[in-house]
Order: sequence, then structure tokens, then C-alpha cells
Amino acid sequence: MQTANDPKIIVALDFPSQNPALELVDKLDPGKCRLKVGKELFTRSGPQLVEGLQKRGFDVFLDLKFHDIPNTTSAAVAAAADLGVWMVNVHASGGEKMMTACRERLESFGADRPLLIAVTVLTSMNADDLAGIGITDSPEAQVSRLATLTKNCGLDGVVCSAQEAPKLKAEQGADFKLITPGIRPLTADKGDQQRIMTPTDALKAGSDYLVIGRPITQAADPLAALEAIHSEVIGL
Ligand SMILES: O=c1ccn([C@@H]2O[C@H](COP(=O)(O)O)[C@@H](O)[C@H]2O)c(=O)[nH]1
Repeated sequence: MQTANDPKIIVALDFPSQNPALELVDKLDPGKCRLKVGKELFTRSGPQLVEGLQKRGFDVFLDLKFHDIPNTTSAAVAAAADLGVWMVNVHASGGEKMMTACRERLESFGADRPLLIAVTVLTSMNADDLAGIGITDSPEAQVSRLATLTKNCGLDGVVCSAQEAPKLKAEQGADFKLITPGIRPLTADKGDQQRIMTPTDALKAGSDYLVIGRPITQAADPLAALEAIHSEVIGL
């Protein structure tokens, strides 16, 4: 259920610099959405921008998808926790030792620690893309395998596509959070996403949070696009 205290929509601020990002953010309501800062905007504008978004009242998902050795990755998630972000992520394919080191490092932040989640299979990838990196299982099977590893390491959830959500909720339980990009309203361009679902279907399938970028940020009227999605999902 979408409530004012736990907005389900996470707007991906994939902008080339902070000015266009803030132009949109200053029209948004932190009661209706959270914000995601990814590699492009963080590389341009960094921690100062994240702090500015948080001062405006928004929860920030720092989507830097860390993938490195345990020592380096756990230090990076601790730096994210120092920034005060709501959620941070790593790649599950970094493995058990890396994810466990990250989870243990965040324990020292107590109840205020960010949610720690792991990327399973990018929503831009299909079975052929997986085969290209030597994985002959279906995306669904690979996502399940990496979600099980992630849960066993004590993380809070995974990034997956909404298509995998029913299986993951059955396998990992209701509390294991599913953060799903690849969200496309019926009229939106698919772009480079492969495993997609509409906002309504994604929430019905078991997504906890919907990551939505271009269908909002590239819309002729981004605020109207967000409002339309918000109205669609508000009762779910
Ligand atoms: O598997 C993944 C992991 C992360 N993302 C990120 O989500 C947004 C999606 O943006 P759209 O414009 O709605 O496609 C983007 O920032 C990605 O880096 C993902 O798409 N898939």
C-alpha cells in the first residue's frame, strides 16, 4: 500500500548535472516519491547534491552498485551511511564474502543504517545477454540464485525486475525487499530495458518499490507523468 510515509515510487534522477535535476526535484513532494542518485549525477555532483536532496526532505537511494573486493566495498557502503542515505546497493555477483562484509560494516550504524540491497540481474539483460557472459540459466533462475545468496548474507533485499517478484516473494518471504526498475507505463518507450512491467502490475506482482526514470524525467511534463503514475498506484 502506498502511504505518505512510505512512498513506493523512486524517481531515478538520471540527469547530466545538478541544475536540471534540482529543477525537477523542486516541484516534487517527498511524501509522494523518493529519489535515486546514480552514477552519472553522483560523478558530476557528488555528496553535496545528496545532502541537498535530503535537506529538501527526500529519502535518497544511492544507486552506485558497488562491485569490488570486500574491504573496498564495505568501506564504500560505510561512506554512504555517513552521508545518511536511505538505501545503498552492491552487486550480488560480488559474492558472499563481499556482501557479508558490507552488512557487518553497516551494523555499527545501528538502527539508522541505510537499507543494503544487492543487484541481481540488470533489467536491461535478457537470456541472450546472460548467455553472452557465460550464464546459461534463465534470468529468473539466475535472479533467484543471487537473491538466495543475498538473503543468506543478511541483506535487506534485491534489485530485480518485477517479472521475478512473485517467485522471489514466495522463495524469500514478504519482508525481503524487492526494488524493481524496468517500470514502463503502457505508453512509455521500452528503451534499453528488457524485463519490464507497468507500475500497477509490478506492485500487484510483489514489488516493494518502483524505480522509474525516463518515463518521468523525459516526459513532456514530468510532474504530470509522476502524478499519473502516483494516482494509478495509490490504492495498491
Ligand atoms: O537492474 C537495474 C538496476 C538499476 N537500474 C537503474 O534504474 C533506472 C531505470 O531508469 P529508466 O529510465 O526508468 O529505465 C536507471 O537509473 C538504471 O540505472 C536499472 O534500470 N536496472
